[in-house]
Amino acid sequence: MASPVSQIRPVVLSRIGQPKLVSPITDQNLSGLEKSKQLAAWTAVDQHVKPEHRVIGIGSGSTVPYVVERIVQLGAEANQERVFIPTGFQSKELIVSSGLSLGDVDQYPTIDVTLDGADEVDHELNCIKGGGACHLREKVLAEAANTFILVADYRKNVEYLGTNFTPGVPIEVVPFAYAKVLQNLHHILGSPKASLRMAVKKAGPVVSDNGNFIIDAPFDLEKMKTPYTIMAQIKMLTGVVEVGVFCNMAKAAYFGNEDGSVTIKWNDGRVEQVAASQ
Ligand SMILES: O=C(CO)[C@H](O)[C@H](O)COP(=O)(O)O
Repeated sequence: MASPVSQIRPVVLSRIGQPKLVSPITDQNLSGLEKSKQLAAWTAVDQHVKPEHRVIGIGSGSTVPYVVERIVQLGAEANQERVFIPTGFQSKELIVSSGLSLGDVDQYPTIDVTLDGADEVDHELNCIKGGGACHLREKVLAEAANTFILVADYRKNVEYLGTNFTPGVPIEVVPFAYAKVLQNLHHILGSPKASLRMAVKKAGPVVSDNGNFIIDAPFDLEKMKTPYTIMAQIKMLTGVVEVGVFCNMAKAAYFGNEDGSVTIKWNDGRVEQVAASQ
């Protein structure tokens, strides 16, 4: 049976029966911020998607469409032997509507490279993810990848997590346990403002692609200076499925800047500033 996604937007087949690749970005009149996302994404694809790569993880958010845009530009021949693994509904639709081959992590538990966005990245490449409620699948694909690469605009490049991204740490919880997890966050872990994420065009809470609820838990900057500790403490709460703090996972983070350059932070502490990919 066809997947619901392919029913929404069928892949266009060319005359020889091969899927025709379609760029997900149609409007190239990009604002400064969008341009910086595109610069980061294109440079990361150019440096980390190698001709021999066959299994590629595609993250979620507003920067990742530019990753797919650049992959599509590599052409049908470069992509014909490849399979692309999504981190949720959005990236699944992105892959299918671009004419790329879709796979899943249960078929491909080892991924050559995963490229994903971030809500914030610190000086050690720890990051907050889950602004789009996809962090459970994103963490699975980050862990499955031989190389995990972050792509973001300049606003996400910070010394310590929680500097610009203030809603807090996204936490996916099973619905049954949300009130107890909130109580523990308020009274035990020191996040008195932790709250259930509410939907915008639906009454009630945001429900993740996995059928779970999301809690956003802000912590003071001092606590966010030790992200692994706070991540581990939250993960130990019964009912928590996954925490949107990723530690020691990324090999590099690419940040598009307003001046058209890209800052690359590596996991060995190197920081490079390069001209953007054309
Ligand atoms: O973690 C995420 C979704 O859960 C995204 O990767 C993150 O929110 C991406 O941000 P942007 O839209 O700026 O690319």
